[in-house]
Amino acid sequence: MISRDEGLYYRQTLFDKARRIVVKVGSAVLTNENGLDQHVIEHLAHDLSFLQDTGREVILVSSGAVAAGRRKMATESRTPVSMREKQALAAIGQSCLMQTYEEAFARHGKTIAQILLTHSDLAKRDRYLNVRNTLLTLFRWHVLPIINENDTVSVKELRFGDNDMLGAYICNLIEADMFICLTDVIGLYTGDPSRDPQARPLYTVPEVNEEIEQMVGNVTSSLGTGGMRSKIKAAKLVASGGGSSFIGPGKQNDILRRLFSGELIGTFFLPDKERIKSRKRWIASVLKPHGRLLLDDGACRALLDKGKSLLPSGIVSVEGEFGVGEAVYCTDSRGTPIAVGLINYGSIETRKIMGRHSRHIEEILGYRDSEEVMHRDNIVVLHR
Ligand SMILES: Nc1ncnc2c1ncn2[C@@H]1O[C@H](COP(=O)(O)OP(=O)(O)O)[C@@H](O)[C@H]1O
Ligand SMILES: N[C@@H](CCC(=O)OP(=O)(O)O)C(=O)O
Repeated sequence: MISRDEGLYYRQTLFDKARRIVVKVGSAVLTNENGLDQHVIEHLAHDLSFLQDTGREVILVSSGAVAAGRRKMATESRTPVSMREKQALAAIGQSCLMQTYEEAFARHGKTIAQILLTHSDLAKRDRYLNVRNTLLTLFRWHVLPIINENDTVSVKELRFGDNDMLGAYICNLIEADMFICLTDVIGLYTGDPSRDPQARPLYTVPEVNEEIEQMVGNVTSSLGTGGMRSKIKAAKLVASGGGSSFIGPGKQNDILRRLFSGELIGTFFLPDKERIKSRKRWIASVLKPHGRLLLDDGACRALLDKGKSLLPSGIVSVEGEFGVGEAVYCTDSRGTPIAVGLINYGSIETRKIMGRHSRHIEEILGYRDSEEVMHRDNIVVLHR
């Protein structure tokens, strides 16, 4: 635990130091009963322009396409729609959303850019680097990127899930100092405020641990997707990359200016002390592991205590099908994941060489790409 004063000190220092910032704004903030909330978008454009004018590099991750599409097609926000219909509503709403942003930012003399992403755009290293290069070029040109999930082409299994996680991935992609998540509540409460009248807001979260995770329910607003649970998960990911996060009320006027000038609003999440390297972060956070390797105790110790590569001799069994270069979990003898890493052999080959010394790889497979099944540079130990 840290004292209230310490928390406030960190908060102010980190807001002052933040040069590269990702702001995520949720559907419930961006819409009202008439459709897109022009007033909120006006204020957002004003605030984000102010941040850019102070020399900061800013990205907006904006939800609201489905909600805007619903309003345009006069579909009630609580009427359930199928995934297909949601995708069609996103296609309708996304252009309304961008048109509104274009007009709002133009009033501040700002140029914006639209980037629509799917999970595979960040899971494939070359695409990931292209996204990064585009964002850095836009920064150089002082253009403000506005990112949303490309809902129309995202299939269920390969979705980011929600824009809170997309925002966190973007933070790690560009090594942002801060993730600001604007939503329809004033911050994180000790319980879901829509159900628990005793719930009180928290100002500082030093670490997203089990106690914090238990405070959030699975509830979302009528328009939201991820709820507070995904915001916490996003804050945890950002913290692991060395960034801080903020969750606060998006409908309040001048919220960003007020935050940066030291007003005590919302919940602030401190960064983790240890910053994982960018490539390892990509492995741990973006890739979806395809299979599992069960390791013996010696191999577990080599990975956990000594940071060594994984050799075939330490593998006891292989679960699932995967190809060369894919992400695979390493588990201990009880099946608990201890690490995730990129594998040098496909599942068929790994089954053939497991339990054997590396010098036998060539005689078993007829070739030897590498003596390790996973190189230590490609292994990320999972904190338990
Ligand atoms: N502990 C908590 N503190 C604050 N809000 C919570 C908590 N647990 C659940 N929630 C719910 O999370 C909602 C915000 O998430 P969501 O609807 O996904 O918003 P957005 O559209 O901004 O992403 C709140 O309206 C609130 O009902
Ligand atoms: N991509 C979707 C947003 C999905 C989402 O995460 O919504 P929210 O929980 O409101 O941030 C859209 O633009 O409607």
